[in-house]
Amino acid sequence: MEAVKNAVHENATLWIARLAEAVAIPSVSGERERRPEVVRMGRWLVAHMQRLGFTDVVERDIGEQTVADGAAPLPLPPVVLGTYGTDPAKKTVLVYGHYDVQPAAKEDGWATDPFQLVEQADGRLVGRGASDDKGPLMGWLWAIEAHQKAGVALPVNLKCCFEGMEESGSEGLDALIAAEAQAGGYFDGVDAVCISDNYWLGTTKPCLTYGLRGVSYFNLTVRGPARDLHSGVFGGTVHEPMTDLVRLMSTLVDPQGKILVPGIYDTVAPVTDAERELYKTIEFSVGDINNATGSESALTSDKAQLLMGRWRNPSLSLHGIEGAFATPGSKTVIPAKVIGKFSIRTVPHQDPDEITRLVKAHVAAEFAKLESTNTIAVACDHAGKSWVADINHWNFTAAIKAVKTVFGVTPDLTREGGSIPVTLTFQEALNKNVLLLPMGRGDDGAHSTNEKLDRDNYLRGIELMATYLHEIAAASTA
Ligand SMILES: NCC(=O)N[C@@H](Cc1c[nH]cn1)C(=O)O
Ligand SMILES: [Zn+2]
Ligand SMILES: [Zn+2]
Repeated sequence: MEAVKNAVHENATLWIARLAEAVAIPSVSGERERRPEVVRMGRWLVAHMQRLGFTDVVERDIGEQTVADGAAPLPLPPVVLGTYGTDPAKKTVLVYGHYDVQPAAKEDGWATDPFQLVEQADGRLVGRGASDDKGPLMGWLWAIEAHQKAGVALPVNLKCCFEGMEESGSEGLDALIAAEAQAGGYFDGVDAVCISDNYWLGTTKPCLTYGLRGVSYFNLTVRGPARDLHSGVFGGTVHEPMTDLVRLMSTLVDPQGKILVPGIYDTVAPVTDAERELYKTIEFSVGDINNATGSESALTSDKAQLLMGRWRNPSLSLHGIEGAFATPGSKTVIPAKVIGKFSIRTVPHQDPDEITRLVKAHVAAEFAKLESTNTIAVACDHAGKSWVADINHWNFTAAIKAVKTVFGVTPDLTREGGSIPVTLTFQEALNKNVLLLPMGRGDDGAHSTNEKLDRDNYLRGIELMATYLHEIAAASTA
């Protein structure tokens, strides 16, 4: 491993240059006009995988995206699959990552162009996707390349599954996984799965992650007049869609974060004593939240309450209003149609269909109270279930050993408030253990402005991936 480790660190400049190339491709899956860039990013990965000697590299077509409101259907970006090694004497690890990113614009408050990687003097590599998820995804490829440069054989067979729609609901991927998990399929023979698409809890201590919340994303449309209106001419004479929408959205959650949709907490798994004990040992404090958010806006300073709020309780966030007047200036308009966006992070044992039913019933009841002539429609745009893994598995044991080797500490075992619905899909379709191996830190600002990945996390992250694969090869599966 020493030679591989040296190759990782000696080639730091190369890996960072490659990250810069990838960040410069604005592969925003949620923006229609940028879909070709997502496809371009997939091609960039394919070229590197072919150069590294992957076999069976395919850009798998997964059809078209379902689009609301009669817009033309949009081709889904391909899922990139590749195989590195087919030695039957070695274990086979499947790694997943996503090559699409969240939207980003300088006007949102970025200090620099989000699609130009900037290496700061303090080691921050700033750019959209640096941490979520281009840096970690590419880490697997550079771990292989470091083996090649060191003249060391990869100790496992590796299969890759890289998608370009994770930030927009992973449409089409579940069906592909279900098909490829069958005997003779692409994922046949996989022994364990590893995903690097999350972050340390704080900024100093590595962790391994065994749980994720699910997500149900909603659109609430309020329609009224046939066209936008002058508020001086029509204000005071018509039911205004925005007035109804703001009122409805305010009935969803209170300022303390309590969800107000009746029945939503009914199926949430109760807290056990063992779970309460677990929170005591985790290295985390309200300071980590305040540092990561750049504010003092934490709902509580109680560590266990904060961890439960992030990991094991549902939460509801209001994201935005489509069709609202949102640019600078003072336009006196009454928007004719507005769409409120909100999502609920869900936990064991909440069921997405039941969540949708409860939300629809609540919004309908609240709307009836408004006695408005406007019309509403509530739709769940996409939903994914929560996930919890078995940590008593050689996959986790191997990763714990690898963290100890690379960072010299035993990692905390954490859950995560975000969602990667495909995690549960892999676990159920393949019936194999899935591990989340984060590369970045808790203050990376994924989905936010000035997203970054620290140079040290990137390099030691690649080293960790390589070390983990060696520990997997050495692990007893008994
Ligand atoms: N790094 C994982 C991640 O950011 N996942 C997204 C998934 C998602 C769901 N709907 C839109 N994006 C997350 O927000 O948790
Ligand atoms: Zn991600
Ligand atoms: Zn993300």
